[in-house]
Amino acid sequence: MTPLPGGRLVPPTRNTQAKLDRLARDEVRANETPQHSVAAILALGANLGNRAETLDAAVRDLSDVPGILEVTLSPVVDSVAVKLDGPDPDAPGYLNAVARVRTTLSPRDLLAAGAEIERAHGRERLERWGDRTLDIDIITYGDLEIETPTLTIPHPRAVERDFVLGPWWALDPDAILPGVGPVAELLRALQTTPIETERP
Ligand SMILES: Nc1ncnc2c1ncn2[C@@H]1O[C@H](COP(=O)(O)OP(=O)(O)OP(=O)(O)O)[C@@H](O)[C@H]1O
Ligand SMILES: Nc1nc2c(c(=O)[nH]1)N=C(CO)CN2
Repeated sequence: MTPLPGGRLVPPTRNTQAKLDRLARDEVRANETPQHSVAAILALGANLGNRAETLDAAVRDLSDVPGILEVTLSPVVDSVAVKLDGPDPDAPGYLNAVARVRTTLSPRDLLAAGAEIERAHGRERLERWGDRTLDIDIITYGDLEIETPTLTIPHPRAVERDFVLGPWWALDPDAILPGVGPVAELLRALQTTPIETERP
């Protein structure tokens, strides 16, 4: 409740209360360890250093995490770096891919595992959407939909990223972005030229 001058408390409006309830529910879900393994999609990106080697190593590192049971990598694509003001052909280009994992980790532990692997590969956070040796984002976790201050699933910008949707589609042409729709349709909506990947 919000204190007023004089110390009197006012109850939150119904709208605010609904938001607080949602946040509390999503915080619980973010920390929930699943009873059975869950399929999750992780987006991998690298545009500094030996990008291909880093992606290979990241897959090995993911496989070594207790609680990550299977890791399947999509085809890897080259993509122009997207900066906050749009694509930047002068910035180092990215290698992007997605990894499908099966995991018994909670969403938050999976996020922490990815962050630890990023750190081990020298990831620095100097600017938003800045160049990086390795980025690992959670795109989906089963069909979970949550929004917390530090973890939103599905990843809110996946829908606009051909460098995520393209490799994901190549790995699984029937993939669905929970709460949004088929990846194939989202890719078409982006009206990009077909991503240069071959079905595995
Ligand atoms: N689904 C998610 N996957 C990864 N990080 C997430 C997700 N949702 C929220 N975050 C938060 O975003 C923070 C910033 O992540 P990061 O530095 O990787 O962003 P970015 O890769 O530069 O940008 P973007 O989030 O647009 O991909 C993380 O510390 C994490 O708490
Ligand atoms: N091409 C490309 N551009 C990006 C990427 C990325 O993975 N690939 N990731 C970003 C922040 O996550 C910002 N811009």
